[in-house]
Amino acid sequence: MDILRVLSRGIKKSAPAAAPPQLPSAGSCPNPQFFHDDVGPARGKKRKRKGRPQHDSAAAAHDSDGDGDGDSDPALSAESHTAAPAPANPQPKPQPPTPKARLLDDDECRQTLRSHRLKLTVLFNPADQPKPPPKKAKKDKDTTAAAKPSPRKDDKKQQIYPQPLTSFSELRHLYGVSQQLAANITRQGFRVPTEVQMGSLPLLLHPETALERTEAPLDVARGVDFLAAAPTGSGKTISFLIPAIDGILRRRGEQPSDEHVLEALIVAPTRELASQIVNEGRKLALSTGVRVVLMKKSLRVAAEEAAQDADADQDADEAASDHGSEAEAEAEAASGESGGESGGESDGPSKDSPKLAKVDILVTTPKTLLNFLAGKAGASKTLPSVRSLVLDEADVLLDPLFRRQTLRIWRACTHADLALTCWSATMGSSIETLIAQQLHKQARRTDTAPKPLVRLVVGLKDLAVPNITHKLVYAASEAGKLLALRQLLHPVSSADSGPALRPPFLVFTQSIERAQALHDELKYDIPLEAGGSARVAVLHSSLPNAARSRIMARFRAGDVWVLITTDVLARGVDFAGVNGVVNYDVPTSAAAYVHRAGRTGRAGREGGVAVTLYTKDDVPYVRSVATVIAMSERQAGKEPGAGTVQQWLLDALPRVARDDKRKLKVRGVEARRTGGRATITTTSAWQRRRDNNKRGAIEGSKRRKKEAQRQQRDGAPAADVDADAEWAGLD
Ligand SMILES: Nc1ncnc2c1ncn2[C@@H]1O[C@H](COP(=O)(O)OP(=O)(O)OP(=O)(O)O)[C@@H](O)[C@H]1O
Repeated sequence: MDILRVLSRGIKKSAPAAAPPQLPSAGSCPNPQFFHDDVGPARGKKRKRKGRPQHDSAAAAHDSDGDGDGDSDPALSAESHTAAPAPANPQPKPQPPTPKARLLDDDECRQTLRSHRLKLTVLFNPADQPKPPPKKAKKDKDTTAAAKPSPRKDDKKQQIYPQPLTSFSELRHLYGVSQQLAANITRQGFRVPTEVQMGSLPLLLHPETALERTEAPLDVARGVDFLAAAPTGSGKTISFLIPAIDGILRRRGEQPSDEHVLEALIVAPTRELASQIVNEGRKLALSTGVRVVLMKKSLRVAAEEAAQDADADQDADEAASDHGSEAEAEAEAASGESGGESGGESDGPSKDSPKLAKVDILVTTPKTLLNFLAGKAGASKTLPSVRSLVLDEADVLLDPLFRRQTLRIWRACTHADLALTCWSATMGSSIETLIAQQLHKQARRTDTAPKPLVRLVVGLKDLAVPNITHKLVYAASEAGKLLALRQLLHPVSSADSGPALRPPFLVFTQSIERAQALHDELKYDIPLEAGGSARVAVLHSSLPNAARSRIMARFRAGDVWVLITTDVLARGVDFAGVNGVVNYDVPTSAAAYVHRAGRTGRAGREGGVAVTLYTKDDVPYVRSVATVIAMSERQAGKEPGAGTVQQWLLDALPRVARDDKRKLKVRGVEARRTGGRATITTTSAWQRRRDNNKRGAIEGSKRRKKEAQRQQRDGAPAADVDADAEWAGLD
């Protein structure tokens, strides 16, 4: 069987544009939750955790009235959390009528949170801070130091047990979310809240209710600042969109007005992710009157002119030097993808559109908004009406790559009650410290007391993607890698080289050049009968924005089966039906691996595969990938030794020095940056050299002939042609 038959399976000749064949990781998943451990009822005592996240019926049966709206009895839910795991495909049982939602008591909260591996920790509590001495001279450093919130050391951090959201119906009954917003959530088909939604929504919507039954000495009257680290595809987007929409509707309820006021600002690192958030937001805000808008160069939003804060740059620099060494620089830096926004266009503010846009929630990439905020001659604009700032993929936004831009945007939000929420699947402790310090600076700037800072961690803190199959495939050379990629598409040899990949899937490369080169190699691999070269596409940040949007739409629609890309699509982008991810070039950090692999197996869907190809050039860097794979397989309940990564391999792979790791994150694998190995081809280096030499010889011979003819014509003696010169530099 050949690639034609694999890729054209289920495709009629007459209908090349038909959707791809059966997608194991597509479709709806009855339970999007990752974890549902059996925990004992005794307070404070831990039972041994079950390894594998169980998609059991107990959690899925939260929708106990079976009407699809997620209605359930929280008490029943609490019982179900402590029950023994149910069989995989249980028959729906007749349920008693749903009693009114009620708050869980402290023990029930603890059990439910533990059973879903939700850990909420207070990173900073203003109540713990010593009172600052009275203000003296401005430059009195000691005074500042005394008032500085020192994030607690890990061992002293206080854990809290707020109400978990056990069903979406509680949003309305316990947390007062509007009927329309609740209906929009139901319309999206969301039945069971994911872990991150369970842990974050009560605290963000109504912190006082969320903490009513616990002993936490937290003053949440002004809300909380919030960090969440939760697995890829676990539903973080609606976790920040619901509170943003709800906050606006609440204030409108208190002071009825038809005006649109920019109240929430969502920052995402790439254009694709920002557009996706806008789409999600619009679905949730349908018929509520809340407008969710994507920032564009022509857009003007309500802003105030402000003089440049002289300390601003210094602050950013300080922050960078404090944390730059530790922060996780993503592979975007390496691939020159930092301009998720750099899509070829200049995004400067347009002067021809004086009208302010009607916006309640603005979604933006850092650069586009900064272009709008940047004023003339050192002045800059502020956004005083923004009360909620959301940093999606916060670790990369606060990474040295984007840090200065992100901090400038943060400083432009001058509302005294600004609430910050930060979201990612990978949040290092250095980022947490940076956020805590910046919150303190912000409080000083706006002359307000800082709010409590709460962190939610879903699952173990180790980096992992537990619900997919991981494969590491060694290839002897670049040409071998290309062969291996083709073999992955070929079911006959799949037994040797890993699982067969079914389209659609994503192929990640290190750089724009390599993505382009791989596309050139693969684009004719799909026969005409199956759709031909239109089935293979490439997307990177050098393409114009319109082309990027078109390719995204075609991939989502299933028209493109193989999408070759760079790390510009590694974060946040949600393609529900993606069956696989191929790391054609090794990701440059463990976090980068998590984000790339997390493009498949979204919202609890099973059947996703992540294959990482590596050659001897990559061996020094494979350890971090292998460690994530081992951790994922452990979390998925695989016996030691039964997974992809054997202990001997982990022991054998070399550890990478800290400096080399940093270099790799910034530059990628050096061997692929320049020279012959930067290109992707099936021709061996020896063959390429021979071809080049041959070509050089032919060209040299032609040149000599011409020279001889010229000499004959002019009557001058022929020049002594250095044969070697023709050979130089061609390879
Ligand atoms: N409660 C839910 N039930 C079912 N599906 C859900 C639920 N919440 C979100 N989803 C779906 O899960 C998918 C992944 O969600 P989302 O993109 O928010 O994940 P994420 O946590 O932000 O991932 P990443 O870390 O990769 O950015 C989306 O298709 C979303 O519609």
